[in-house]
Amino acid sequence: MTPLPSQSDTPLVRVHDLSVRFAGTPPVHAVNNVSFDLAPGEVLGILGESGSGKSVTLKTLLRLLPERKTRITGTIEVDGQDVLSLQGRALADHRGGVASMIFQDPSLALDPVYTIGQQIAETVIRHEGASKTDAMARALEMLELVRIPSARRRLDNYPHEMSGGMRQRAMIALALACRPKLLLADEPTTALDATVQIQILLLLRDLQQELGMGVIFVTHDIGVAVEVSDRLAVMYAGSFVETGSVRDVIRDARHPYSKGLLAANLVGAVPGTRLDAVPGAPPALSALPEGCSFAPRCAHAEAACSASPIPVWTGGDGRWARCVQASRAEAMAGAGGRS
Ligand SMILES: Nc1ncnc2c1ncn2[C@@H]1O[C@H](COP(=O)(O)OP(=O)(O)OP(=O)(O)O)[C@@H](O)[C@H]1O
Repeated sequence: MTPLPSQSDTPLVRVHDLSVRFAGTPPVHAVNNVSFDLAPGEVLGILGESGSGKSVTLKTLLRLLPERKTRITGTIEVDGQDVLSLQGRALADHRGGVASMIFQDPSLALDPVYTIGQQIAETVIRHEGASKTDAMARALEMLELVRIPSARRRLDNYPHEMSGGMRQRAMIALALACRPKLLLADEPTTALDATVQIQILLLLRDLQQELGMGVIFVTHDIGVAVEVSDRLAVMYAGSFVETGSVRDVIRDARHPYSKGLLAANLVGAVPGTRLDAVPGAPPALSALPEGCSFAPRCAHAEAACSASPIPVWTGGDGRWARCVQASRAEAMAGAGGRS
C-alpha cells in the first residue's frame, strides 16, 4: 500500500499499514491498513463511532491486546523502537515509561487496594529505580501537577475515597509519573459531568503543552476532538478514511462519511456532541464489504466503490481522504484548471 503523506521527518510515532484481527468464526477485522505519523508534541484526535476500532488501535500501540487470539500485521515505531518486537524489560519500559494510557474508567488504571501515593511511587520505582523517598516526592509533585487540592493529604487516599473528577486526575498523574513522550487517551472525559469534563480537557491541554508530549486522543465526541486536537483522523469500520489539520477537516471535509458527521453535528459543537444522524449503520467488522466500507451507506456510491484499492485524494500538510468521489473531483478540477 502506498505510504500516505506524513507531517514530520522525525515522528514520535510512525504506524504503517497496521491491521488487527481477532480470531473467531468468523474473525473480527478490527483495524484495517491504518497508517499515520505523530510528531513530538502533536495531538492527533481519532474520531469515530462506537466499534470503529479506536480503542483497539490505541491498545495495539501499548501491546495491551491478548496475544493468543490477536493477529497484528504492519509496523509501529514509537520513539525509534519497533513496538511489535519488544519483549521483557524493553516492553515494560515502553508501557508507562515511553508511552502511557488513560481511560474512560479510571478503575482500569487504579488499583483499589493501594493508596494513590503508593501507586504512583511504585511506578516511579519500577521504571526509574528511584528510592522510596524520592518516589513519594514525585507522587506529591504529580498530584500537584494535576491540580488536586490538598495534594499531600490526598497521597494517602484510596481511589474510592475520591470523587469521579479527582480519580480521573489521579489516573492522569499516574500515567504521567515517568514523563512519557506519548500519552494515549481513550475517551478519558466521556463518563464525566459536563463541567468536570471541560476541567479535565483543559488540564490535559495544559499538561500536553507544559510537558511537550505527543497525544493520541480517541473520542466519538466532535466537540472534544476539535477542542483538544491539532490534527484529526476520521475512523470508520476499522480504517482511517480522512485526515488533516482540525481546521482543514472541519472546513472542507472530503470523505462523504466525514461530511455527513460534520454536517449533522458541527453546529455549535461543544464537548458532549455525539456522532449520530448519518443514516444507516456501519458493517460488521467480521463481514466487511470489498472496496469502501462506507459505500453501502453512501449517497454517492458507484460501482468503482466496491473494488479495491480505493483511490486516495491527497492535499498538502498530511491531508488525505480515501474516496473514489473525492479523488475524481480533484482530478476533474485539475483537468479543468489546465484546459
Ligand atoms: N479483545 C477482543 N476480542 C475480540 N474482539 C474485540 C476485542 N476488543 C475489541 N474487539 C472488537 O473490535 C471492534 C473494535 O472495538 P473498539 O473497542 O476498538 O471500538 P471503539 O471505536 O473504541 O468503540 P467504543 O467507542 O465503543 O469503545 C469491536 O467490534 C469490538 O467488539
